[in-house]
Amino acid sequence: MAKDPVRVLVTGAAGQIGYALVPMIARGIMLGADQPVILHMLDIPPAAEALNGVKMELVDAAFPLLKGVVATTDAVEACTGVNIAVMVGGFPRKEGMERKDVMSKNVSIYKSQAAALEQHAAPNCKVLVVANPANTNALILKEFAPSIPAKNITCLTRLDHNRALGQISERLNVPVSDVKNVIIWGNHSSTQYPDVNHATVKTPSGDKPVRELVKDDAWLNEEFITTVQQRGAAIIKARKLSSALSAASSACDHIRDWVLDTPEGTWVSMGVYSDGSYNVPAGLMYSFPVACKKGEWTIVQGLPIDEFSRKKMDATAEELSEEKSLAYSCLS
Ligand SMILES: NC(=O)c1ccc[n+]([C@@H]2O[C@H](COP(=O)([O-])OP(=O)(O)OC[C@H]3O[C@@H](n4cnc5c(N)ncnc54)[C@H](O)[C@@H]3O)[C@@H](O)[C@H]2O)c1
Ligand SMILES: O=C(O)C[C@H](O)C(=O)O
Repeated sequence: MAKDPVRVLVTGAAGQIGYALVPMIARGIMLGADQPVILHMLDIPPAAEALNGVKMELVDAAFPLLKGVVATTDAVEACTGVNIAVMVGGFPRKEGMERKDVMSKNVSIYKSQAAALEQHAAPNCKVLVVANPANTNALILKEFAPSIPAKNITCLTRLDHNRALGQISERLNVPVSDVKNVIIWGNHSSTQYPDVNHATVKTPSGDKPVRELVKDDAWLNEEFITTVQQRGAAIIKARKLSSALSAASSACDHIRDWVLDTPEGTWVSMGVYSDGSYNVPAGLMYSFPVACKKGEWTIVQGLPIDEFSRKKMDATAEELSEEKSLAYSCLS
């Protein structure tokens, strides 16, 4: 029997990530090749005509899984009945800006959209915040939508996770699909800590630690980390626009694994509401290693943390605490 359609909201759908993301969702890349979808697309009035153009292209592409499209500038209409909300709408960082520079513009958007989601989304709606500052926007959304369970609100660090996999794959000249269990700790910013201490590569003689295969701790502890931390800025410098296709693809990976499970023995990175695991202060939206089963993520526990990692995990937590205070001061 055919499945009922799932309603997926994409905010900022007339923007660059939106343009890459909506066809991926309509093709089944996010929720599976047998899952019909109804797309809800929200943007602001100045982008209404462009949004309508995206809707026209979705119709023209004749996607078999796409059972309907709502394109609107009304947040209530956009949020009504949605099962999954991918929050991309906002103002992107431009060359020379840090993510905090876009804070005040974006947190107020997330405060008001929190209310629309809380009141109108389907029960148990899963939320992924992509727009920067992603962790802090997600935290504000959580704080201003108290009836949505905290575990349903997440932010995107899967792009950073995938970037880390990509760097290891290139360095070792192995397929990226053979590399697993990197971790992004903390903020989706230049203080994030990409950690390879538990990462492995599939080899003919079994899974081997990345450190053993790379045999260059200096590279892993310095250049690898800064390359991943600065990748967003490098893309902006090269394209004069922030990453879009990789962001859209990672957003699909994030939701797919959350809804359809992570493979056994594999974890991924997600920004989630901290419960104090790994001595990360509770109450921050912090990226952890998570495994997903039956639509629920859990933080992977018990990984040994060395002194080098501890310092980096604390530094990115510190930045998130500062962002949280700054966000509240922007809202007051
Ligand atoms: N977390 C990540 O890994 C990651 C990666 C790449 C980009 N980003 C962030 O994603 C966001 C979108 O990037 P983009 O390149 O698509 O930007 P973009 O400017 O091309 O698109 C953003 C869209 O949001 C719309 N928008 C603005 N305010 C809105 C509101 N209140 N409600 C609904 N829509 C609204 C704009 O009109 C625009 O169409 C940016 O904040 C960017 O920094 C995050
Ligand atoms: O770095 C940015 O501002 C864009 C985005 O968050 C990215 O990581 O590519």
